[in-house]
Amino acid sequence: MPPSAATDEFTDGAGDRLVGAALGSALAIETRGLTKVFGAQRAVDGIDLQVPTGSVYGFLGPNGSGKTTTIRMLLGLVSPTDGDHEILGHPMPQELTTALHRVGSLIEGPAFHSHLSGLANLRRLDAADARSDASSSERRVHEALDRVGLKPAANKRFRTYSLGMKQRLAIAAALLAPRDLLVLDEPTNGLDPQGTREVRHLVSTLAAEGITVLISSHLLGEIQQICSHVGVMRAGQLVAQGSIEELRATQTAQLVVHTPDPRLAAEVLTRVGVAAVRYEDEVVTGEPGAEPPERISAALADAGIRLRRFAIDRPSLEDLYVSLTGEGFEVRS
Ligand SMILES: Nc1ncnc2c1ncn2[C@@H]1O[C@H](COP(=O)(O)OP(=O)(O)OP(=O)(O)O)[C@@H](O)[C@H]1O
Repeated sequence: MPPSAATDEFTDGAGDRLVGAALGSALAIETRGLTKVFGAQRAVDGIDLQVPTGSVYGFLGPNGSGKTTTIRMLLGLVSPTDGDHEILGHPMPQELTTALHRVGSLIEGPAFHSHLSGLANLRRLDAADARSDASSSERRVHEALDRVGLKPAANKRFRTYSLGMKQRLAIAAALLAPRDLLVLDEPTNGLDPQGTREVRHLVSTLAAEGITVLISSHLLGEIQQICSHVGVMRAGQLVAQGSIEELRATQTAQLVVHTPDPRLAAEVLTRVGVAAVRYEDEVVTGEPGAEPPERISAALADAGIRLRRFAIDRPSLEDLYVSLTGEGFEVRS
């Protein structure tokens, strides 16, 4: 799907999560032609990112496709070569300080001390924040641990934490101040299935509280079930963007008929309006479009065609991701 088509459809079908948009800008993140060139390489090539307020936006793409560079530009950590963007309605970098005040992020992850407890680590990070009010530090730190489900492990040393717990502590660090937007760069990278589940569950909980989340990954299967929206990067370009439902709807359904009467079946299918009908051996395929399956199957039955299999397959989101990026995917649950 061309990016412009995705953009046109984008706000129409954004779904329930757009409720939060009424509170402010409909887009928590918006970029126009955002570009970063390193030497001769266009690492990010004119992307128009649109992250609706209240969404969980899966920012997908193979390693090296430009996700981290984009995120670094979004957060003002590296200057764009071209283009502009807004975060929470604030133009960047002009209103960087105001915008980032409400943004939590996890890029390289904070440096935790392995011999200190999770609690002690968060206390140190909170104390290092010049904006934080020392008198309410204890409340903030305990609330952050509670939100990520680490209260029971608060006094255990960081080095004894599982991978999932370590990542949840990193997210707790991003939640020491109130946030409207969380930007998480590959938070499930390197995690075992249990850790991945923990992070997914935490992101869902935070989203349910109304925080917009941009979460990047090179594995669709790891984050698909928690995302309301997806943007797909390939070689620096945003090659698809929209709500999960919109992207699914772009997938063409395929009719597959197994029959010992393929030639006749192909004729009947063409007659009832199935497009792109082909047959090989005993398998006939075509695009049913809006034709109801019951009408197609009735026409085949009326013509006396013997059916071994009749199915309408809709390619999955994984199929779309693979076709857009050429990437395989791993499903972890
Ligand atoms: N500071 C830099 N100098 C030169 N090239 C860079 C720099 N940072 C990134 N790149 C290049 O830009 C491209 C995009 O990298 P980026 O890290 O944004 O991709 P990514 O999608 O986040 O992948 P990964 O998940 O592997 O980090 C890569 O080819 C990378 O080598």
